[in-house]
Amino acid sequence: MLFPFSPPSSSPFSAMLLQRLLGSVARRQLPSAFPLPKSVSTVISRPAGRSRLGFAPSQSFELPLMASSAPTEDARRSSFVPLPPSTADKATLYKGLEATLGSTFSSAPSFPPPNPLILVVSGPSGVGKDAVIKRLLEVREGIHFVVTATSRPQRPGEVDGKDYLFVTKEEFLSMIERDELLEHALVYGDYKGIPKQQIRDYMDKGFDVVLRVDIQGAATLRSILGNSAVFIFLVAESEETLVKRLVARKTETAEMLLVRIATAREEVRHLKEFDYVVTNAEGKLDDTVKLVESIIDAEKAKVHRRNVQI
Ligand SMILES: Nc1ncnc2c1ncn2[C@@H]1O[C@H](COP(=O)(O)OP(=O)(O)OP(=O)(O)O)[C@@H](O)[C@H]1O
Repeated sequence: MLFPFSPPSSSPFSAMLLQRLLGSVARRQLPSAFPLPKSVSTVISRPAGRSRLGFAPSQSFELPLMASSAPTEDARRSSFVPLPPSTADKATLYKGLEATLGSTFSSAPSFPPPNPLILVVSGPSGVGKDAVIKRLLEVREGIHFVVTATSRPQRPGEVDGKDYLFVTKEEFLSMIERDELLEHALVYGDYKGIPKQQIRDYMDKGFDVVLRVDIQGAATLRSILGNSAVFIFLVAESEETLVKRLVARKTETAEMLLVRIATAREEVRHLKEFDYVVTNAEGKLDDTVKLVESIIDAEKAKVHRRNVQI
């Protein structure tokens, strides 16, 4: 309820009336979700214990909805504090409002900072997963691309430790044995897997992490991460564009291209298991990345946040 006027501060009776009114409105008419003013704070906390990935639960967060509950000197001295006149200077008016309410205004953040996100980017071979992620990392800070370990040979221009962690088949198998991978799969005859430690390290530092996986990997990650991660499916505007893109890349033989195209036709059926679909249209890489950024921003503004449950 809003009061379009304030009673003249010279009238103790009016000020007292306003005080009473504020108290009774707060107690009787506001829904219980908005307790006032003694209990104007609420505590948001994550469940106790550590997740399977080992993230420490964040500390409880005192969320001030309106004001702190610490009574001011003035309020303690007297139960009745007259409001200063509306013509008073800003500082006096501010202090007067605090005194009348009987509590100081809190400078604590209105809402706790968002949790780091896990972003899973997937889509058919050649759709532009690498290109989109590479550009995203160039334009946005606070994101870490989790470098996938793979036993496939390095392509020209790829950097070990940046694009992929290139390991031998034997090295990859020992990583599986040591339980160092969040998920792994055999893709077109080569192993690919996501190292867990990298995710832990960067999320602990507050980074959002991006995982790049094929559809098979995304399905496995969905079963491991559930709704705690954000799943994005990249598509080209048409099959024709996708094939042209793959052919232009010149990294596959005709047989390999055939397998990738046939697989892409199957993969599109898994679309419904994702949270978002983003079209990476020809020549529109920057638009694609902008949309991905909007998704990240929207996810961070959610009231009901995703918490990593691994
Ligand atoms: N929006 C776009 N417009 C034009 N070309 C693009 C676009 N996005 C990506 N490409 C090009 O398409 C080719 C395939 O992209 P990229 O290698 O990133 O695909 P990918 O999904 O990572 O493939 P794979 O899963 O096989 O590794 C590359 O040559 C890339 O430069």
